[in-house]
Amino acid sequence: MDLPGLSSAGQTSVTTTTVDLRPETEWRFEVGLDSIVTVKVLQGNAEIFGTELAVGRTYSFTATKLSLFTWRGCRFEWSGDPLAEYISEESVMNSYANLHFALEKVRMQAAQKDAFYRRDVMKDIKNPIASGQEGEGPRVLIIGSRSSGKTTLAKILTAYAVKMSRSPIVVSLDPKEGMLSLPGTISAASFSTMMDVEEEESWGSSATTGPMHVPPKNPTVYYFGSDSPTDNIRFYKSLVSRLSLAISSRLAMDHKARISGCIIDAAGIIDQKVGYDLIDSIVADLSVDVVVTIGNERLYNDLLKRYQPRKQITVVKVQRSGGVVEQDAAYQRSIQRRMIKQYFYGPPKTALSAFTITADISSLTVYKRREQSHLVSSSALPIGSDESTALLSLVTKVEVSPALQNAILAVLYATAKDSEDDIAEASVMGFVLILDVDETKKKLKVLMPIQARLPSQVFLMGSYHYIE
Ligand SMILES: Nc1ncnc2c1ncn2[C@@H]1O[C@H](COP(=O)(O)OP(=O)(O)OP(=O)(O)O)[C@@H](O)[C@H]1O
Repeated sequence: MDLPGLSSAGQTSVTTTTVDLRPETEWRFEVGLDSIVTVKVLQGNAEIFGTELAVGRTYSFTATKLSLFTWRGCRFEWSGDPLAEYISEESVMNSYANLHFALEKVRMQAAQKDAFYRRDVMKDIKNPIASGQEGEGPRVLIIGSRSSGKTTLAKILTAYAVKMSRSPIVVSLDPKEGMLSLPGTISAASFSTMMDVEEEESWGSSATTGPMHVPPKNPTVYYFGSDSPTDNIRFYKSLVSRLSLAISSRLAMDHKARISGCIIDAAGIIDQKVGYDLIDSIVADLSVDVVVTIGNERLYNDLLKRYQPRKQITVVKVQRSGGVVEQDAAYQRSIQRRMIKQYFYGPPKTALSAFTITADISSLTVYKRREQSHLVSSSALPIGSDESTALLSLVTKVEVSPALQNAILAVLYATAKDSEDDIAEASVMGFVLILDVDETKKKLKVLMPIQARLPSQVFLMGSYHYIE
């Protein structure tokens, strides 16, 4: 019998399902934007993209597509309302683990300062890795078509390297993903601690997102300002070059990172001429010595022809996992919205309050990148044409007006006295959101993730806006 006011009608009971997962199989699940699935490992070992889950701890997941994999078998329970869930016996984790161990051998040899080509250490992979400058770990570039599992493989290789006490530099060159930062950025960070698997992006959290279970990482970030490198290839390449300089100086100072090498997650543009040209310039800028292609025979063979003659670059291929889920544009947008919201207000589990400040319009200098069509390389100009077009800087000033309302601005490490060329190469300190521009009072309202004065006067605007 129900007590008055405590009727059980309308209550939803939580059903828990217990699953025994056989060795080397995975449980794949998708969670919608507004639902939660909890998972608790009861016994055995289980990992999500390389990061091991603690036995007995309940993990909560929202807006994500993941796989729980076990090497030796495990029992776990889950509850909630997944969009899809199933067990797959066809895991590609074995080949990913082989790749990890091959890279690990190169790191071991780097640690021993073995200067010779390491042709014999990649027996399990089609082409052995012949990589590494003296005393340097492998610099691995992961490429494949869109939704081929590039980021997932980067996470797995990073998690396994960290498990072996390495500190690889993880480089995200996919602006739409905004690793450890906001969408529109490319970034690099040293990983020496485990990732937070509950984070939607599961790269963990950056220093701006409040208190975390896992120590935050401090990435070096550059703001590209939109989703696809093809939106402005010259600006993109220029930022990749800047990022590579930052990585080189980090590697020069940090012995452990140098031995561990780099894991580079590329954007998924490979099908066009511009894609191969971009791969070439990334390989050159970041001194890549291992190119991993995922599940694309043509790409693998094209790159083999391109790079095989250069003995110091190894091209390997790995299978695409059947679990990789295509992310449509609408889904990607909602994930980006969540990332922006979390940047200012913190993740749900540690909800923070953002801070609004009022500033004088005159105290801000705002730039945006110049349109691609205005940026012609001098070699592409017809003979006799005005070379000044080729010399235009990559950014241009924007007037602070109501058009900036709801715009996300990157706060740059720059001063108002810097030249446009310097501004175009400046890295990012953080982000602010313009809430309101009052032209009559010459004031604007700015949302910041922390309580502080505006840390810089120079901002870069991209194509991202946010409205609550
Ligand atoms: N084995 C798996 N089981 C379930 N989901 C998976 C599996 N592998 C990857 N996914 C999911 O599939 C989605 C796409 O994977 P991922 O982001 O790694 O692809 P990508 O190639 O980097 O995509 P993009 O080209 O858009 O950058 C992600 O949500 C990821 O979590």
